[in-house]
Amino acid sequence: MNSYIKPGDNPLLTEERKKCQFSTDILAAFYHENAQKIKRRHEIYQYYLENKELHDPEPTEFMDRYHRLENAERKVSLLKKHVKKAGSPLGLHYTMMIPTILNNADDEQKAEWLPKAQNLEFIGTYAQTELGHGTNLRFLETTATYDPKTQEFILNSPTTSAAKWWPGNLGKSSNRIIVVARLISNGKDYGPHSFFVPIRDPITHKSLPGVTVGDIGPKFGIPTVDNGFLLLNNVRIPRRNMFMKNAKLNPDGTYISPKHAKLAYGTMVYVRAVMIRTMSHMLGLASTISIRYSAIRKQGEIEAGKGEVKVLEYQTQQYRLLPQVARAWAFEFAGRYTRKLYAQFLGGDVDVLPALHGVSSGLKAVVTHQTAQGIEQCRMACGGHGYSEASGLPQLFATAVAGCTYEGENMVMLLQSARQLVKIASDVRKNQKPTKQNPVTDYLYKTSAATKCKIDQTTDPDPSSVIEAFEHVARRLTFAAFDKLEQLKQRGISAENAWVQCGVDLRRAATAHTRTFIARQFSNGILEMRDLPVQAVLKDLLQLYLFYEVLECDGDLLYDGYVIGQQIEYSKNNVYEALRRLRPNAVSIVDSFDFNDRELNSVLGRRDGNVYENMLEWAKSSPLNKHDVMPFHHKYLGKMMEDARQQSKL
Ligand SMILES: CC(C)(COP(=O)(O)OP(=O)(O)OC[C@H]1O[C@@H](n2cnc3c(N)ncnc32)[C@H](O)[C@@H]1OP(=O)(O)O)[C@@H](O)C(=O)NCCC(=O)NCCSC(=O)/C=C/CC(=O)O
Ligand SMILES: Cc1cc2nc3c(=O)[nH]c(=O)nc-3n(C[C@H](O)[C@H](O)[C@H](O)COP(=O)(O)OP(=O)(O)OC[C@H]3O[C@@H](n4cnc5c(N)ncnc54)[C@H](O)[C@@H]3O)c2cc1C
Repeated sequence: MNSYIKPGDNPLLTEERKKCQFSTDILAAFYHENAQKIKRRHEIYQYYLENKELHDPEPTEFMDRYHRLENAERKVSLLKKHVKKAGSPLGLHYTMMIPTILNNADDEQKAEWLPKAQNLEFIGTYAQTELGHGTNLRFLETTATYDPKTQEFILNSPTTSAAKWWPGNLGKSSNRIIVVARLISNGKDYGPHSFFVPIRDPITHKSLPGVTVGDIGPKFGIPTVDNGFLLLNNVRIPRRNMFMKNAKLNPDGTYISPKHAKLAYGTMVYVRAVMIRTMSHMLGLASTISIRYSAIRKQGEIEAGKGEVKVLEYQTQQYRLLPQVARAWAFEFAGRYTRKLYAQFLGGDVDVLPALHGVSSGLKAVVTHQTAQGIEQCRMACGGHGYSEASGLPQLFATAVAGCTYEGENMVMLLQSARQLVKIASDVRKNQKPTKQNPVTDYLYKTSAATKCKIDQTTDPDPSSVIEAFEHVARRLTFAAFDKLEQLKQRGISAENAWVQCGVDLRRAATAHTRTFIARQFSNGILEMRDLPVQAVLKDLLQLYLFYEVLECDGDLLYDGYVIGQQIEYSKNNVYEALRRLRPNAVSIVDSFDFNDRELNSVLGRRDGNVYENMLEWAKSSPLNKHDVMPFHHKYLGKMMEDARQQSKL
């Protein structure tokens, strides 16, 4: 039932796959939403295998940034002929430039810019963050001052701290970009708005007059992306280069406000909503690599004389890795909800924006943080080889952890989520009912169904008892933070300062609320699966997820006696039981993520499991190994040892 077996695979991996008790094809199609997408994935991979020009000339880990960027641009220009989506030099073009045109351009602008953007006639990015401001958008400094005489905007970076800083692909790749600048017209400052700004000549690619642009230098990771800086010195653009779907500016400079003050922030909400799936995939990649490797890595005897065992046999190894698989599934289901909500917003339902902002803010923070933690856990569970770039895990971590910062720094995002919780707590305290149904927050208007949790020792625990427990904790933390805010204000502290003094409590409430949301989406998501063997695997993954999360927040559950210690013991046993049940299918479950060797980019996680011979090949291909003796050896270490020998003879 495992369709990933092939001749020549490592027999240790084949024996795992032969134990498979479900259809990997059905589970893979469920994860990627349908069998057609799996078929398309396999077609693209097969095309890649057949076209050597698309392959890297050497492992990219051995390349410096210059050659990584050149190699990426080379492959992207080739891929352009064949697939819609392309790699990192176009990352921001697809994830932010095109969505901004879709979200913020009026019909005339869309008709002019969208076909060219989709046809890659230009490359764009989203330049909002400045050297001096990333979170606090209200204080962005770049200005766009309207000149009614020429019907142009004059874009300017008034200070060094106004330099745009960080935008992906800004440094060297992009030539037409979105600049977020303060709209100033008839002497009035209307705050940040988006503008379509050419920064490089479309033919020569040279930076245009008044534009200073470049790469910001090496980063913690993502070396192939040219994150850049940009300074604008009185650069003029036509009035119609202001995105005008929401806010508008008439030729005489009069301003027309948008239907919702935050529609301009729609691109960020879009990326936060869709990046959840990207994080699920990253955690799926890491768990695929580490579980396949753990199934071929033998280390230590459990019983003397009986031979070394696969490290996946150790319960501790299962406890480190299988929850990451469960979380990858949980995040996929949670992401489906936010993408649906975003589609509703893009379809014209502006009223859904506050709910979408609330759920996507908290979800983005929790999911990016747990994804980064999970990848690091997978890396550490692979021992020394996990620390090698051959594993693909260090660079995967460095890429994923950036998500904790970009698209809204996580702490700030959790506090945004808390704003929504506090407003609801205030309504509840005033006995006000919800103005409209919101499945994400309705539980806050209810009191705990029971004063005691129903978690007990059974072989088939009921997810609702755990979700009710999570709701109980999120409710308690939300109202505790709200009551503390009110007490501080009653003592004469301003609302703003009270908010700051409750920041940590608010963050805890938002995290608990988001945990509840994810658990509910996972529990609801698996109900669609009708194939019984696959459903059984998903139920085991759900059980693992839910009770692993119970153990993560056991203090909050025990705090007011809602749960007793015995129930925490039951929860531990439910985790161990889920691990036991999942172990035989572990390799087949990660096979079902359907990540190919190009996506995995990992010697440890190769589908065929032939790790050691390929590890040696990988190491031998290091540029250092082109020399038996390094050309500079005798100039330094060799001379040093020779001098020491001579010295010792004296
Ligand atoms: C932190 C933010 C949200 C603060 O914005 P501000 O205007 O100061 O709003 P307030 O906190 O005062 O809240 C006012 C009001 O507005 C609501 N709101 C805020 N943002 C949104 C939104 N996006 N959609 C809908 N509603 C929103 C908020 O809930 C309040 O409503 P109330 O009813 O409670 O009053 C803001 O400064 C912000 O978003 N900062 C983060 C900046 C950010 O995310 N930057 C990302 C840049 S792009 C990037 O990083 C790209 C990465 C590359 C890649 O993705 O690959
Ligand atoms: C890899 C990467 C790619 C990026 N790509 C882009 C891009 O394409 N386009 C773009 O415009 N930007 C991009 N960014 C920038 C990114 O959006 C910002 O770094 C992010 O919004 C955080 O802003 P900041 O760096 O100024 O940090 P700051 O806002 O200075 O935050 C610093 C610290 O202060 C805390 N803090 C700030 N405000 C508050 C508050 N109100 N309450 C509590 N704590 C607070 C934060 O939580 C954080 O811990 C990218 C960043 C990275 C790392």
